[in-house]
Amino acid sequence: MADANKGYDGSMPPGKKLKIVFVIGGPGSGKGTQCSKIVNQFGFTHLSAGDLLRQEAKSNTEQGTMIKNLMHEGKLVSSEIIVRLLLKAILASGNDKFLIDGFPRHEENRRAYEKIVNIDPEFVLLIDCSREEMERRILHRNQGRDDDNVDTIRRRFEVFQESTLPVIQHYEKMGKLRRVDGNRQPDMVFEDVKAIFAQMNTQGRNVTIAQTNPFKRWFLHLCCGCFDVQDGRN
Ligand SMILES: Nc1ncnc2c1ncn2[C@@H]1O[C@H](COP(=O)(O)OP(=O)(O)OP(=O)(O)O)[C@@H](O)[C@H]1O
Ligand SMILES: Nc1ccn([C@@H]2O[C@H](COP(=O)(O)O)[C@@H](O)[C@H]2O)c(=O)n1
Ligand SMILES: [Mg+2]
Repeated sequence: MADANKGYDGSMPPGKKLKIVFVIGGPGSGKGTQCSKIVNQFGFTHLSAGDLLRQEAKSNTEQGTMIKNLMHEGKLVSSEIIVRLLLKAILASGNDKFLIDGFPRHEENRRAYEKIVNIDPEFVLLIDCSREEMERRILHRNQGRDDDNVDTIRRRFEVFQESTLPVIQHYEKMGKLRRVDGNRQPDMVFEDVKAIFAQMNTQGRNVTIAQTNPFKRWFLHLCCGCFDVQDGRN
């Protein structure tokens, strides 16, 4: 963990306000596709939990191998690992608005995020899509993903049904869920997504990393090496 904060270049100014939007949906629902469009139009940084894990899985370490095996089976990786990777990427980016794609996947992810990062998402974008359509898309994706095979896809669908549904219900109760119909063509889906982002209230719910309490700052310090979250410097 010594180099966990290696990428951070010190460019995040002190007290910078951060905006977080979670993007969730079943496997192949079009999260990555819509995130690219949101990045182009609204200047967010796209952090895909799956991509961060795929990157980590390439490392020739015990943890890398463990992640690779879990992903191959369509199972979920420990929340602590994924939250730490997300936090590292947030701190390294220098941007102040983030799309976190494929997270939270289950209640444990959500609780770990709340404990460690504790920046309320502005809202949670849910891309709704039928299972048949998602399966068709994944089997035609051709990106060489180790988990895009019939057996793993089945397991990923099960995990989505069993584990992600409670997270969706949680945010729905909080009035934070924004649902779009993802069964249509990408540009049509984006029309609805665009309207949601255009409406985003820029006031109010943002917090700064420096505003997190001392215990959380200490935890962030442990997670991210020598980063001082109080003044935003190494
Ligand atoms: N609205 C759409 N209509 C048809 N094809 C789409 C649509 N959105 C995305 N696709 C295609 O479907 C495939 C899956 O899309 P994408 O990678 O964006 O999904 P995802 O939700 O990020 O999937 P995963 O959870 O597996 O990462 C890609 O090949 C993409 O080009
Ligand atoms: N919060 C998460 C997100 C992803 N995973 C693992 O990565 C796989 C691929 O995720 P995509 O979002 O790129 O489809 C997923 O099947 C999990 O194995 C995770 O554990 N936790
Ligand atoms: Mg994706």
